[in-house]
Amino acid sequence: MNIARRPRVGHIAFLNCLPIYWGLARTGALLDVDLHRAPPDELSRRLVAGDLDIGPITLVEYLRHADDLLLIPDPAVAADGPVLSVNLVTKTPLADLPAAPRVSLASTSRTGVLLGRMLLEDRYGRKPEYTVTAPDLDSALKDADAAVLIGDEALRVYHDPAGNHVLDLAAEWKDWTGLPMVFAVWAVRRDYAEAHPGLVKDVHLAFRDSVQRSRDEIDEVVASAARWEPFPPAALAEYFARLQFGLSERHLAGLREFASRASRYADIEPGSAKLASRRLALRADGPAFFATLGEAFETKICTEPEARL
Ligand SMILES: C=C(O[C@@H]1C=C(C(=O)O)C=C[C@H]1O)C(=O)O
Repeated sequence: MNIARRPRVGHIAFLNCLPIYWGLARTGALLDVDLHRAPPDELSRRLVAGDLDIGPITLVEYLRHADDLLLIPDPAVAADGPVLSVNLVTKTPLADLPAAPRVSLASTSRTGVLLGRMLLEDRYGRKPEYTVTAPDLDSALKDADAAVLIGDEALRVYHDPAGNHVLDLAAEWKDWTGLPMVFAVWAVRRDYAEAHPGLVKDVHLAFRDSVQRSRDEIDEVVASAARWEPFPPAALAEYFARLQFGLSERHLAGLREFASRASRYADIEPGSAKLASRRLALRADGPAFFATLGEAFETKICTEPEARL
């Protein structure tokens, strides 16, 4: 008998993903996936390497590897304005930052740090010298004037800056471009989707159901997180309200704008950003977003249930 293995699904080890995975436990869908919890840089690396099948990938890595991956329309990690947890933390007010500041980039981040670089260089006119450091405030600011931090540590610093100045990079992006910022998308490896379209569909629907459940049960999600996280319920409620987990047309416009700006940086291939951008333009076309991905097997993901054991 051909025993199918469960899809290997990534789980970002940050609070921002709690509302995305909350409902998987409630519905029992958690039992149908092989869940791997890790920081986003690690999950992105594993998905690209083929050690994971489906899951979150930081936007920059999705853009770099769009040829091997298919975008799943939701969930995502995004914000239309302040996100609270992707921050440029400076020792002095931004205006007093030197012309060539030493800036630390959190090792767990790919998209937040690129957004920080764009803003520092293209918006604030600085020529920083960058170092990648451990993703905590003390390591990051030890030998630097400023640091880009993400995730729970960035949220902690937002609430307790310890004399530093905190600039919310999603708010800055919105101010700069008028658009939402997409930090992470969910994607499936193209080879996995070809082999198991039905499973991909199941996982996608399980996530969709999960996010809906956590919206319906948000007070419980907050109360439960407040029991083990170092944030009071009001701070968690505010954070979960800021985070957005779907990709609307405006989010896709934000994503395309980021992709086209990112292509000016040396470590993003202009071609891949353009390609991803073009594909997204196609995918954003109309309500049947997911069903019109343009290739036969991609359509199968939405329509064909896979025989289950
Ligand atoms: C909003 C966030 O988005 C994250 C930012 C990422 C990045 O900068 O590469 C990766 C995954 C997301 O979880 C956050 O972590 O606070």
